[in-house]
Amino acid sequence: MLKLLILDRDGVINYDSDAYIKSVEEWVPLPGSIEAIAQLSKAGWTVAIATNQSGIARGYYDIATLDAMHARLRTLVAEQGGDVGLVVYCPHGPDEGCDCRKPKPGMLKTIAEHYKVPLAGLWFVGDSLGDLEAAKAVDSQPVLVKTGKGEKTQAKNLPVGTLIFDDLAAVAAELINN
Ligand SMILES: O=P(O)(O)OC[C@@H](O)[C@H]1O[C@@H](OP(=O)(O)O)[C@@H](O)[C@@H](O)[C@@H]1O
Ligand SMILES: [Mg+2]
Ligand SMILES: [Zn+2]
Repeated sequence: MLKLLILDRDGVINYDSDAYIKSVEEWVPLPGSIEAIAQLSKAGWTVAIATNQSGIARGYYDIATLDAMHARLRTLVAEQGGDVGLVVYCPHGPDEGCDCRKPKPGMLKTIAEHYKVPLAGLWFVGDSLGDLEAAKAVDSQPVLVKTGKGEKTQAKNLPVGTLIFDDLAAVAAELINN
């Protein structure tokens, strides 16, 4: 079966900001994250992304800018010999009642269906409680990293069974070496 890993974006792959990540210039990879994705990819993993992007609904940036951030991500990973799989984002605001905004699991379902991989036990790596709750809602494996909002999230009431790692590089090392 395909080795699929799903990542949250802000706070896991790149630095997050309470002012949102509004431009390619503000989109800065966290130390080791690009290399981690490339190493996973080269080890046979498919790395997909599920990200809330309410900044679109809020008018802070547009789809073209969001696409440019993801093109930058793909370029950086390709330079390390890896590639990035499906990127799914929720452009809606918190009050729109969509099915894709985390903690709803809609984006995880979309990705799992795309790759025809069961959701049960599938690792989803995030820095926010909503990420972990989305995973739990579909019996996937919630994985918390301490980057981004992760240290704050760690102090909250986490879903039972949540795995905790320092950062994405540590998650990659675990998956590649075990
Ligand atoms: O971590 P992912 O899902 O990749 O993206 C999170 C971002 O969409 C933004 O989500 C916002 O939450 P609200 O959408 O305003 O509740 C805030 O937490 C921002 O700091 C953050 O940059
Ligand atoms: Mg995040
Ligand atoms: Zn949505």
